[in-house]
Amino acid sequence: LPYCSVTVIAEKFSPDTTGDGAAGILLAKEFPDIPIERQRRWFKETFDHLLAIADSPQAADAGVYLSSGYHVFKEIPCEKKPYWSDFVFGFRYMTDHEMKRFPNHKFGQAFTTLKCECLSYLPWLEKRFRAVGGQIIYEKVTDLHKLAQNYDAILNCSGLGSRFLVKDEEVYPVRGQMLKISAPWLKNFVRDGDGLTYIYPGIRYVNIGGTRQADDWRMEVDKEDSKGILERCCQLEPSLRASQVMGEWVGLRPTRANPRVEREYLYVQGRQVPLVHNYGHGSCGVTLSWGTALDTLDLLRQSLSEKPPQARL
Ligand SMILES: Cc1cc2nc3c(=O)[nH]c(=O)nc-3n(C[C@H](O)[C@H](O)[C@H](O)COP(=O)(O)OP(=O)(O)OC[C@H]3O[C@@H](n4cnc5c(N)ncnc54)[C@H](O)[C@@H]3O)c2cc1C
Ligand SMILES: O=C([O-])CC(=O)C(=O)O
Repeated sequence: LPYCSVTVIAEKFSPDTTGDGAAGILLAKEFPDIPIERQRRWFKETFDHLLAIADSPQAADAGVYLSSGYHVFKEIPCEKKPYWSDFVFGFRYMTDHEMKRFPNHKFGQAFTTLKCECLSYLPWLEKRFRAVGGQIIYEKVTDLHKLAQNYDAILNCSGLGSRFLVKDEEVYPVRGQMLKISAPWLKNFVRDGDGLTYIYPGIRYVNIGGTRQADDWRMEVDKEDSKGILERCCQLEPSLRASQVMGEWVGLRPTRANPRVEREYLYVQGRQVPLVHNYGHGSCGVTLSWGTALDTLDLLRQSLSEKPPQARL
């Protein structure tokens, strides 16, 4: 959207957002009420966008790179071939020979996807944003109508904050705890299909996890959770027993049955101000980031084209 000035207002920026701790692996779950074609587009657009970065000299600074590994299941899943399998590289079912490494699992998928480490990616994006004149404000927003007095359009990307900011009780936390491990010999990711055990080798350390505790707002590290994570991960990848824990991290996934990517208007002092929502990505916020952002932009364009002339950007 050229010829507009953009201000990002947030209470917290990198390294203090949920994304900063996320593993950043591109791997999606299917949302029940969003047309599958839309979900495919969200995934593909994000994958292609991040792949172009991974293939460029910017890859190291942006923290985006290809990552190969295994997704193993104790029971054969209903969906053996997920919708995103067309977009990652080399998706296939694991062979019996490969499955012998996972004696507690019956089925597996092998593929190469992308990993986008937000601890690098967010500051990289922020630098690019500032370089083209973007404004950054550290502030908690409590009233969108008040905000709308000073802006021509608002994009609401406040994640779990939307529970309070737009009083959306459908968005709730799913607590996730992870450990940062030093195990530089590990190169392939391994994820258990139940989402409670995963090992993601990264640039600085290996992320191992996890927990999925719905409606749990605790941001403190739970030592019992850490113990459980280590035990489960060592079972899946026994070489981890020789590794060292470098850190622990907790994040709250901004979860909703379906992400909210939709538009409405605020009515302020006789003006109709477009408001476009883009939140509630749960455990797929990195995976669907670019695709949902492009949809958000499209929705904003639609609103602007409908708007009365005096309030145009
Ligand atoms: C353990 C764990 C592992 C994960 N791994 C992956 C993964 O491998 N792949 C993947 O795709 N996703 C993963 N995720 C999910 C991912 O982190 C989230 O989906 C993503 O961070 C959501 O991004 P967001 O920008 O919507 O929300 P957030 O990252 O939470 O950012 C919300 C922003 O809004 C601001 N804000 C909120 N309310 C207000 C307000 N009132 N005023 C001003 N600012 C406000 C906050 O300060 C913050 O800057 C993981 C999450 C966890 C917890
Ligand atoms: O589930 C995973 O593999 C990683 C992730 O997205 C999460 O923990 O939210």
